[in-house]
Amino acid sequence: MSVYTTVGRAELAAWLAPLELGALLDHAGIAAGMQNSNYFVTTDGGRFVLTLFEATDPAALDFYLRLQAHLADAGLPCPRPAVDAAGRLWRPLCGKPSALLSCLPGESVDDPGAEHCRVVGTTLARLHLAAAGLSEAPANPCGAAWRQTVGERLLPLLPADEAALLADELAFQAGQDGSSLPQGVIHADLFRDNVLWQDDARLGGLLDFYFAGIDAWLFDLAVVANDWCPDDGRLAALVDGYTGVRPLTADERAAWPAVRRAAALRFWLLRLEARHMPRAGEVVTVKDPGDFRRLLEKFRLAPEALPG
Ligand SMILES: Nc1ncnc2c1ncn2[C@@H]1O[C@H](COP(=O)(O)OP(=O)(O)OP(=O)(O)O)[C@@H](O)[C@H]1O
Ligand SMILES: N[C@@H](CCO)C(=O)O
Repeated sequence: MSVYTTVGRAELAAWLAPLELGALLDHAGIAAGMQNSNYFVTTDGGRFVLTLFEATDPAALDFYLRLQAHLADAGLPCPRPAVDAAGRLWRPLCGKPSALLSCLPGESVDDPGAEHCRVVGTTLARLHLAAAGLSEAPANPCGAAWRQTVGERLLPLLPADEAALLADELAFQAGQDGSSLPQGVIHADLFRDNVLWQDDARLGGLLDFYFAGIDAWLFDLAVVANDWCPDDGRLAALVDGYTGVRPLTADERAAWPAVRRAAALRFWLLRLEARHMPRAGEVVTVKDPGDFRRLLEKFRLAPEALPG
């Protein structure tokens, strides 16, 4: 379910007018996605994606849209927000902050090969370096402080064995010092469903920058590794692609096992939060928190060194 707000043709046509993209020909809701309402929109000027942000703070939205425009300028295949003559990247539609972005080609893949992972690694490193030039970037909203706060709120809601695991992991993570790890703007959610591919392993687009913010670059690589690389061969390809653009420091190599755990913890908590503490009015499509609990347990039992 991803269309929470229904947009009528006349109100959409009026909203589109300042963008000067020609007459509205068609608009249709997009079924994928969980957080926002998305539509494919076709005008005389081309095909676009309209997003109505259901619960995004407008100041954060300014940053997310500036980031995508900046990365698109740098040659990364990111959606480019349409801008009106006054320089606005979003305006209200049906009472929700809304933006029109370029529609990127391709489909996501569920079972990526080593070449997909290599390309994602290369692209992630390019994204990190390109985003470094962006001014006034906020911190990752779901960084270490968020993990501790949400983790502690969830503890009383979990069965005893899960609460014990979570309490122990929170204590372990609280003892980590990430201050020596190189930092910058990270995507923070570059899962397989947020990357589009055209035939074989040709990159079509990167989507969904709505968790982005400043954090350790290594954390972003761990988020990607946890979703894309269930085996060593694909992890080696991902890391090889990444380090071909930005070599890792000795501190990053040493921190990898703990940061991989932090990345697994982040998405275990996100999914637990959606299940146990849904926001009012949220239509919850809960993905299985167990996927990330099991990954975390695996890393705690057998820390994996970084290949290469
Ligand atoms: N710029 C774009 N070009 C092509 N397709 C897009 C674009 N933006 C979104 N989509 C399509 O819409 C779907 C939903 O988008 P998105 O993942 O951003 O949803 P969401 O509800 O905002 O976020 P989430 O996946 O985190 O719940 C994507 O899976 C993709 O199919
Ligand atoms: N990628 C997240 C959803 C947030 O977009 C997950 O799989 O839990």
